[in-house]
Amino acid sequence: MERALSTEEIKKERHQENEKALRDKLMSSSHQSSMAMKKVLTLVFVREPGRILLGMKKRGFGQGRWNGFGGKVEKGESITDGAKRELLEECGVTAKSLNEVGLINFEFVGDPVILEVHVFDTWDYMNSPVETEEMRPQWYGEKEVPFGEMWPDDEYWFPHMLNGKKFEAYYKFEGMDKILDSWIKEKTEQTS
Ligand SMILES: COc1nc(N)nc2c1ncn2[C@H]1C[C@H](O)[C@@H](COP(=O)(O)OP(=O)(O)OP(=O)(O)O)O1
Repeated sequence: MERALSTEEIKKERHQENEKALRDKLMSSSHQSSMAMKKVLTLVFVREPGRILLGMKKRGFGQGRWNGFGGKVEKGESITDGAKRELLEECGVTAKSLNEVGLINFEFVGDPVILEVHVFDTWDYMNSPVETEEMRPQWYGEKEVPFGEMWPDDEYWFPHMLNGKKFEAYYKFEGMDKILDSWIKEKTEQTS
């Protein structure tokens, strides 16, 4: 007789199925007109002991939500160069070095574009944050992060980042507020 699967085993199976579905969707992209495409973006968090810099997005995608600083990686630019450029453009901070923290794939129902967001943090930077046309920066205590005014996925992966753990995650959204499906896995390597 087959034994019942444990909760952990069910979670693992679901995670593997989700990963496979995402892989299949991307691999079929070159053959279909309703194809899945990837857009590569960055997201950077400036850190200091006990606090983290967030920015209120003043326009465009994610307007009205606190987030890190980042955006699309440009043609011919490396992902880390793109991350540093967006950080400087959006809040005047120059990162001397960046730590890779996480990789998140976002899917939106009805949209063939998968957002591949590379998450970084930096403890090593120059210049005080300034408000720009795109972002209003503000420091938050690590225990006062305003999840109610952020993208809904953030509350699931922020704890990993704040604890210095690398992670990979996937979120499937319906609209801008509802998560239909997700997985997250911690990588063994630590960020700092
Ligand atoms: C869907 O869930 C998301 N959660 C979080 N925390 N962050 C997200 C999510 N989706 C996208 N992001 C991040 C990734 C980027 O840092 C920004 C979006 O960048 P944007 O579209 O503003 O890119 P720019 O190149 O700056 O755009 P412009 O063409 O307007 O300059 O949000």
